[in-house]
Amino acid sequence: MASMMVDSTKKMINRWNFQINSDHLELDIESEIVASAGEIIARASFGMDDENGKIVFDQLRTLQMTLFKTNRYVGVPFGKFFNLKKTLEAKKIGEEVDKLLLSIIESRMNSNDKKQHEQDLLGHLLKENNEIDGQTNKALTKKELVDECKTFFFGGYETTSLSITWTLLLLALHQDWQNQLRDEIKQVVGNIEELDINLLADLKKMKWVMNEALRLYPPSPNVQRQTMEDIQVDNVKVPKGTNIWIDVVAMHHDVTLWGNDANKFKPERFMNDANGECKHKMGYLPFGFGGRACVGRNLTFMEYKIVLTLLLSKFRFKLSPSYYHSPTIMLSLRPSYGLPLIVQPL
Ligand code: HEM
Repeated sequence: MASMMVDSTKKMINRWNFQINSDHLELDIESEIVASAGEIIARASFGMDDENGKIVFDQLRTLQMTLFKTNRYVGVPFGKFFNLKKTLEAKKIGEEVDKLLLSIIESRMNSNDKKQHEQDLLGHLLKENNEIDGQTNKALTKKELVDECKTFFFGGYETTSLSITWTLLLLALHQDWQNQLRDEIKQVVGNIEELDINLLADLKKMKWVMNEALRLYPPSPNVQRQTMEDIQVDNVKVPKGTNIWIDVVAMHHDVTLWGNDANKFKPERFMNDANGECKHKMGYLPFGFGGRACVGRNLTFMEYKIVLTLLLSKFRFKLSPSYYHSPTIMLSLRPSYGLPLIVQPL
């Protein structure tokens, strides 16, 4: 999987090099990173070739935008009738995505060459499913397999690409940290042409920067839960069955938890504490918490480190004057108008 990530990132770097015809290039980094991360997750999840991957990817993205316009009323009685046109549109796109994924799953199930696909997530899922079926008859149905694929695809590509996008914004604003990371890469990784993935674990400052970017701009801006019974929070009684949205963005910027410099980019908060010296142990939740916490965080760490290592070794990033800072919540926390950066080859 790591080599797939290296391949896709190198492809993006080659594309940029090809476009640079003076000493710099202005690019919308958000769409570049999203496209590359989409390719990685399509290949890692389903071993998809670029064409099929792109179709599912584009449809899921449209679905996401459409869903956002309807799902603000989740939990509100009759909420889906508030924006009936969008609800029907989302339903139609959803059915098309399901059909495409189902055809991929069925062709895999019928393929004689199962070994070829055992490396990707769907391959693992189908193999496990066969074994479970043999033993207990409790295998996932095709519909459940389609849902699992969608969860990985949805959960996996945009969150990771946004964490890289926001990091590049912060590094463009903080050239000192950009230099520190470049120095660390030279010391720890050395030759990036023959990237040794095992060395990436020692990129400590990069990990602090990632944690700080996830604090300031958490790609998943809220975590949802439903109360299983009546609960009492201070003097508020929350009845059983209430949908609760935990506002992670607000929590990550709360001065009572982080101090007066809560809004400042200070990666060294994470130097000696994985919780960034937050005053409450539940105050830092970029990956959620408990039994439903994110299952993909290790995959994200790997992709984040590979992409940043390769990009920072090849380019310097500066903010473009055309950047307009307007983070917005569209299910995930994203820049409203992309991220134009000036990219200079080193
Ligand atoms: C920076 C990257 C990521 C962030 C910020 C993130 C964040 C989250 C959050 C906040 C949750 C909900 C946790 C909760 O309710 O307590 C979650 C769940 C989940 N994530 Fe991620 N995620 C990231 C990357 C990934 C990747 C790369 C994958 C897989 C390829 C993934 C797969 C999932 C899945 C399957 C769940 C549902 C887990 C469950 O309900 O049991 N995530 N993620």
